[in-house]
Amino acid sequence: MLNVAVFGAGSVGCYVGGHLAGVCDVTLVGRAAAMETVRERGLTLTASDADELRVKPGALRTASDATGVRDADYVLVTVKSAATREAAEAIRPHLRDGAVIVSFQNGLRNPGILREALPGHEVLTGMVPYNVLGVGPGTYHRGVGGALMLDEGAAGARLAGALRDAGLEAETRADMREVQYGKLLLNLNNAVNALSGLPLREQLAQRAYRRCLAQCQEEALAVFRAAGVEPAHLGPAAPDLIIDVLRLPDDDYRQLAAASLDIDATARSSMWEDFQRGRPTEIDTLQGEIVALAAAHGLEAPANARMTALVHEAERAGEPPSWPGPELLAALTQG
Ligand SMILES: NC(=O)C1=CN([C@@H]2O[C@H](COP(=O)(O)OP(=O)(O)OC[C@H]3O[C@@H](n4cnc5c(N)ncnc54)[C@H](OP(=O)(O)O)[C@@H]3O)[C@@H](O)[C@H]2O)C=CC1
Ligand SMILES: CC(C)(CO)C(=O)C(=O)O
Repeated sequence: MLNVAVFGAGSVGCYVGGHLAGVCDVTLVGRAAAMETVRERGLTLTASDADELRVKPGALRTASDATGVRDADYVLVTVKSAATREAAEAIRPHLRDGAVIVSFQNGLRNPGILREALPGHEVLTGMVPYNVLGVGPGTYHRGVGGALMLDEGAAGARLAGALRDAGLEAETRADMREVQYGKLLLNLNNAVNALSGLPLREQLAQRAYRRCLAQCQEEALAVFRAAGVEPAHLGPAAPDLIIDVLRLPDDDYRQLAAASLDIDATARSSMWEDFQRGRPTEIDTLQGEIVALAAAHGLEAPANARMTALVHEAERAGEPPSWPGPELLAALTQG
């Protein structure tokens, strides 16, 4: 049986780790209070397209420090991007020889940070396509579907097999770098969603918010072209076609892109949850990454820069924001 540790057991970590507990020997490593809850109640994992999964207390181990990774064949890293380097430093002394590290995080740089800090260990790039929200003590809800993705090769194939055995969709891919860029394009909606304060379905149904996203994605695509990167197509069509569709009036959008609105009514971006909890967001690794890439190629990405600034302002304000769409669009498009 594979031994798997999850380092940073929050929304993604508990959802994936909780499923794996049915087929692997799992240790969740997370904050003491969160792990206490798992020890007392176990986990309840829900989704509108799947049966509820109850993971009994005792079906997995918990730890609140990095010693919890010491027996692991695989360590799934699921901390927020700003915590990746610290996570790598914490686990390094405790890893067994041959332990494989998997970054199931958003952003472009986490696998590189892990590789640099953990020489001698294979590091796989992973991608989580769906949103998972903590909705109660020990209870996590997945709002949309999709397959987890990770690097191809023997280590990736073995973990993907375990994930599938655990009832999760999972596939290995040869183009995970392009997948990361494709996912970054989608994650540019995290800030729009978080600033709107609305569930994803309501936010995406409103043209002004979609135009904010389209503006950020258009700049990102120009920057990717300059960088020589072709993002993987993770949506129903090529990214530039999706941008045109995002800009359509609401009725046309609803007809053409019905599937994009077929989302659980409660689903929100992970950045929305950060605002609710008063935590720093990942904006610097999302829109901030586009701004940095643009600068590196002598370009500008003004909408992404303004979005980054607005999110930082909202972090400082300490109150979950609720920007109306037209005002957010005006703030992005007017100097
Ligand atoms: N949630 C989602 O829907 C999705 C998230 N993602 C990505 O997945 C990654 C994880 O996101 P998510 O699961 O939402 O994040 P969470 O914040 O819910 O989970 C991370 C957990 O790790 C804890 N943690 C951080 N550092 C340590 C440490 N040194 N020791 C123990 N625990 C630690 C955090 O505690 P604390 O908060 O106290 O630091 C937090 O509880 C991110 O990159 C995100 O962008 C991708 C797709 C969807
Ligand atoms: C799945 C998605 C795109 C949902 O918004 C996400 O990655 C996130 O919330 O961080």
